[in-house]
Amino acid sequence: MKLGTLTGGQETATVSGFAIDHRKVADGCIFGAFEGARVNGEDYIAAAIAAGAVAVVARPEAVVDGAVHIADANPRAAFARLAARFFAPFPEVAVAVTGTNGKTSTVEMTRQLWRMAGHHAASIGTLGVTTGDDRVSTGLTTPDVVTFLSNAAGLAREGVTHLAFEASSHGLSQYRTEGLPVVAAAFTNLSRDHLDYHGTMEAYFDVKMRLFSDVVVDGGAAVIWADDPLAADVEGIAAKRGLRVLSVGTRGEALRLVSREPTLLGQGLVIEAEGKSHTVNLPLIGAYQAANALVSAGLVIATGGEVAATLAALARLQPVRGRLERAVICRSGAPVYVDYAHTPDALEAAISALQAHASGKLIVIIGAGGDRDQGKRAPMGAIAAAMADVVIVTDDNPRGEDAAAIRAMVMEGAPGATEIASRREAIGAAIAMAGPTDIVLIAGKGHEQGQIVGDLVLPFDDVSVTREMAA
Ligand SMILES: CC(=O)N[C@H]1[C@@H](OP(=O)(O)OP(=O)(O)OC[C@H]2O[C@@H](n3ccc(=O)[nH]c3=O)[C@H](O)[C@@H]2O)O[C@H](CO)[C@@H](O)[C@@H]1O[C@H](C)C(=O)N[C@@H](C)C(=O)N[C@H](CCC(=O)O)C(=O)O
Ligand SMILES: Nc1ncnc2c1ncn2[C@@H]1O[C@H](COP(=O)(O)OP(=O)(O)OP(=O)(O)O)[C@@H](O)[C@H]1O
Ligand SMILES: N[C@H](CCC[C@H](N)C(=O)O)C(=O)O
Ligand SMILES: [Mg+2]
Repeated sequence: MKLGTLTGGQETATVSGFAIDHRKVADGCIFGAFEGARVNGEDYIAAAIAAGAVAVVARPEAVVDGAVHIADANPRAAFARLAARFFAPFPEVAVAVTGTNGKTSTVEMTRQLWRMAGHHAASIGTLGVTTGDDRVSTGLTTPDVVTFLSNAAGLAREGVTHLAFEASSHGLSQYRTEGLPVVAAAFTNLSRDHLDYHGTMEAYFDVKMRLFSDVVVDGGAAVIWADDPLAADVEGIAAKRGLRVLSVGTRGEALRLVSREPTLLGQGLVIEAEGKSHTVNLPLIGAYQAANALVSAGLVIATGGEVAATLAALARLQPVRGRLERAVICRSGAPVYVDYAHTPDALEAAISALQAHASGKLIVIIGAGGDRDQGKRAPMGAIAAAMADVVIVTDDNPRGEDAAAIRAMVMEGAPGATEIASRREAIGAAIAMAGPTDIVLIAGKGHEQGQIVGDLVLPFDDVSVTREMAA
């Protein structure tokens, strides 16, 4: 593709690709130079040009010698829009989910519902790029803009027509998905996370709202979890854009959750839609999965799904990896669940889900990630201490922080907890103490296949380790 075609100018250079890291620039690339959290990408412009960049998207004040300077005050957004023109076409039905918790569960459920309706569907998020028969990790929930757009275009070339992706707050603030037309967006909830990056809850919320104020196409739809305290604010932002609003939840208008009854391996839901009552046996436990299922159904209906068929399909949803995944039943008879809860609100949701099924003790293993929001650690300890009978504090992903210091911050909220540094030993101890009427919850890492210690990613999968320790 000629550079002029992309910029609307006369440049005749041929564009071969896009890169935002100078070490990935090849001949004919367009380089995006962004000021980042660690370094300033503008410091690598000369190196990128030496590596063959034909144009550089950068702030007007950046120095660009020897390549076309595509100047823009918001280089990340400008770069994304250019890259989108280069990589297009994309799956014609793309939806995005944002919220502190529930994004992965919701995009996976949406993908499954679309597949059950006969569509060739995929998802991009924490679990990676997922199609009906394949899953490739990208390392992030919302991958960098080049990875995201090139993967979305690759899916379209494979015949994928329906794509559901997670719009993380980092992803939205860094314009990682800009340029890909989004026909519907969903809001699950907002609670404390990532304040190390956004600073305040207001800033965190405002970044997420960009999905509704900027990203969704005109005439698009907004699916809103009506039971979140901020639902009305989200609805106001969507309505200002003239988006079709589908609110779901006990206070939802499009899908009203009338009742929810836990059953042995899931829950019975009564949902009112278009004046009719629908009974659904959801094969997943926990109020939070009922919430995500309704948001997913809302997205499928917002993009053309028939109401009754979509709600009926909820009964055939498969569990989402690492979200209240039952890893094993111990010899004593105690089930062990693995969950991804790593924020106070998530932990409360996961423990509440299991409390309904525990007649004996609830034994909970928690930890907290390093190089992440420190302010959520003590509250997580406090929630576990208040809601569980036994709390074991262990390592999650310490990353660049001192693991003992992270555990101490969690212990501040749960003074009576037991501290076991080794995650493997902590899982072994929980299994050893669990009796026939008890339940064990291992929270924080879910599907993750590694434990990040410093720059190392040590192989570690909660489910596999649990099965080893229970054998
Ligand atoms: C804090 C954060 O989000 N950082 C992400 C961000 O980095 P950045 O823009 O701050 O970049 P930087 O490292 O300061 O470098 C600045 C620029 O110089 C470039 N560079 C840098 C070095 C060099 O030698 N040459 C070069 O060109 C970089 O490519 C970059 O464009 O952009 C990078 C490229 O997209 C991401 O890899 C990186 O994710 C880091 C690794 C990360 O850990 N992110 C986590 C926090 C994250 O994004 N999590 C969210 C949230 C998940 C959830 O919802 O809970 C996610 O979506 O996964
Ligand atoms: N709707 C919800 N309300 C409250 N908690 C939830 C909800 N959905 C999921 N959770 C909790 O949050 C955890 C993470 O769920 P999920 O992976 O779907 O969220 P996410 O938004 O993708 O998270 P991340 O931002 O880390 O990618 C779950 O394991 C559960 O404990
Ligand atoms: N077990 C992980 C969960 C969060 C990972 C992801 N949501 C992010 O913040 O990058 C941790 O806390 O280290
Ligand atoms: Mg996720």
